[in-house]
Amino acid sequence: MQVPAAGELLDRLPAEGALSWVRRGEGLVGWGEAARLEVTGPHALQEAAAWWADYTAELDGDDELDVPGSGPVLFASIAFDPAAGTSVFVVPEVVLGRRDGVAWLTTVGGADPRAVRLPDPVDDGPALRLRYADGALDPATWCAAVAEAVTRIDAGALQKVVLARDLLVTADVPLDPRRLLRRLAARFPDCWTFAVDGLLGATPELLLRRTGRQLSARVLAGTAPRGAGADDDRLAAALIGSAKDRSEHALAVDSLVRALEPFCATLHAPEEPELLTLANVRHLASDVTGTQRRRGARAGAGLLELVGAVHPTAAVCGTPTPDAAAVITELEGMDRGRYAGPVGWLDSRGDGEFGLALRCAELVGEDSARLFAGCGIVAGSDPAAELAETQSKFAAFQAALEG
Ligand SMILES: C=C(O[C@H]1C=CC=C(C(=O)O)[C@@H]1O)C(=O)O
Repeated sequence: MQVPAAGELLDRLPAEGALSWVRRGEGLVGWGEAARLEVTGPHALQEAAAWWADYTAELDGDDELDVPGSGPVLFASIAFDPAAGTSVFVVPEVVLGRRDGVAWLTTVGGADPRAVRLPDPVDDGPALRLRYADGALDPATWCAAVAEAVTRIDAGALQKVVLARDLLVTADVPLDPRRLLRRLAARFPDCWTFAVDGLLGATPELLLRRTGRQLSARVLAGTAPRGAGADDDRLAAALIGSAKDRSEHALAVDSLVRALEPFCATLHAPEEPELLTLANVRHLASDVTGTQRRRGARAGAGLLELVGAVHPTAAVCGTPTPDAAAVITELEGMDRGRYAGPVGWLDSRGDGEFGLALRCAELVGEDSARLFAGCGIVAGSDPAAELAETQSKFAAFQAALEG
């Protein structure tokens, strides 16, 4: 049902069960649970796709707008390793969406959309008192793991591996996801502000969008810190000119392109990356576009199958993928859970968007969270510089906590 403007989507979320995928004020927010699937195992994504197809086949109701995201929607947060970790899929009872300035409301499970009362915006709340603690590895041990990865890369065992670390934070009062999401969206308008089952963040990386047969992705890899004044320009020029960052980036683009090619009639990746400038860091970025095949064995692939085929790219795992995955398990010393996994939404037409769950935190209990940040390690990576990069990346969520 089309609705009047409805204000900022993120202002309309209730305190409990917030679901979100919002960029520049457009996208989807949802709440309530009409259905939920948690799934683990080598066929997790196929199971989820079959479950969603069965679920939507049983639904009736009209979708007068018929645009991507209107009608019933499935929010998803997939484990970094779906074979071992738990992926979560939620069908909200209420979805509020906006696209090209048009807002709509969808209900699933029988509620009359005209009877839905949108929650009022929450205030900014008090400044939090925060206590931080090391996650799985303290900084020195993590730097030693990076040095070990560089040694293995130099020895030719692999070309690239993404190593991450976690940081634990506890606040003096319960954390309110609505305040965190609103601050993330305000500071990172170019990112997708997401929330699914307590995993919250603002990701700059779009793993895959499907609209009809059109596919698109924004691949990121290669990062520099921001500086002040002329220093910032110097850091930007150094990033775009850095052979190390360009090769780290090229591996990430290549991994996506290779995985998508069998599904595509056309596929285009730019020859040169661009700079993506965020409040805390700058990235090398490539926007990849393609068209899904109409004929042949893979022509019928749905978005979850495509996501399963491309994940994990070398933006979050490495090259070659199996070797990098083994090094991550051995050296990182932590369970990534849903960090660095695909996160996003899917509708009943098969349209949807999945980002990578980066610059995020998992809420733990009422007042704590586990923050994540990782870096691509290639030949020539310096452990101290990589540690500083994780600190710049943690700063995205820390700024939301600190208000
Ligand atoms: C793994 C992360 O970032 C990836 C995405 C962009 C740039 C990256 C890099 O330059 O290392 C990483 O590949 C993270 O933010 O936790």
